[in-house]
Amino acid sequence: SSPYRHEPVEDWYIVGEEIGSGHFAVVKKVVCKRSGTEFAAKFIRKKRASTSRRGARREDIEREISILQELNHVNIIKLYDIFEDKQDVTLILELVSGGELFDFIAERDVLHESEATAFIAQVLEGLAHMHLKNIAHLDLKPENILLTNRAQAVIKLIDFGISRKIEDGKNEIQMLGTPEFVAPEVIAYEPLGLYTDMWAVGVITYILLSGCSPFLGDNKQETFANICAVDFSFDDEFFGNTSDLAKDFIRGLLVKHPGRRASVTDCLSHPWIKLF
Ligand SMILES: Cc1ccc2c(c1)c1c3c(c(C)cc1n2CCCN)C(=O)NC3=O
Repeated sequence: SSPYRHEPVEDWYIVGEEIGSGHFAVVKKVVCKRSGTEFAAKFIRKKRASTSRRGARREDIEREISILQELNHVNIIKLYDIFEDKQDVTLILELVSGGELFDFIAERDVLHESEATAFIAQVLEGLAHMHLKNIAHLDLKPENILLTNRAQAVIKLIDFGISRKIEDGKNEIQMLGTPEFVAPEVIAYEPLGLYTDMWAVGVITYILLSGCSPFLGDNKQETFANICAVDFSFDDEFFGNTSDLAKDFIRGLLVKHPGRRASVTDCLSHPWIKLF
């Protein structure tokens, strides 16, 4: 039997409202009956028959779990417990109350540069912890960056569903994150790496500062064409008041050749991040 707990989640937690849903998973707020502490429970539907298209494959569930178990950083959501029953594997995760960075931007339209660097610096700290262990997130986007609360806003990276250990040269993964945020190598089916996350940091920073998405087209094909052509610009209408340092930071990330793209270490020592 699997090392996961086979008692019903409901024996230990009061299951509350749904707060999110993904490919094969539903996320609900739960309260621990013993401690009264709130958590997020991610119910991952298991694939029943090997031929079924519904449900997550066992090896994908186990990969997400082993990656979460290897990570231990203030900017990465913590995994506390794992349950399994006939139809789901359920992850008991740290709950943060501030919701998505995405909503935070939506409410504010755009952020002041000092707010943006405070968020991006924390994304970089969490990524540095992952990249040190050769783990790439591969699905970085504002929806997967949560805030602890609106005040001092500590960010937490979530959703390691397509995250991978990068063994050099072996990661020709035919997978796709979200079109708006994927790097050129993903579209070209070339090897993915830690550098794939760095492209996404460039896209996210561009959005934080302008409210616009640099490569978004009217459809997926157009978006992919814009990405492969690295066709973006700093329109004065949105970037008129943006510092040259901020633009330089983004330019260092939206680079087609992965080897020439800024690494997480380069970014953490970039003056735009160190300055604020
Ligand atoms: C306050 C709030 C609101 C929505 C939340 C969460 C928390 C949340 C959380 C998690 C996940 C995987 C998804 C979550 N979602 C779903 C949306 C994430 N893209 C999680 O692991 N901890 C959360 O707090």
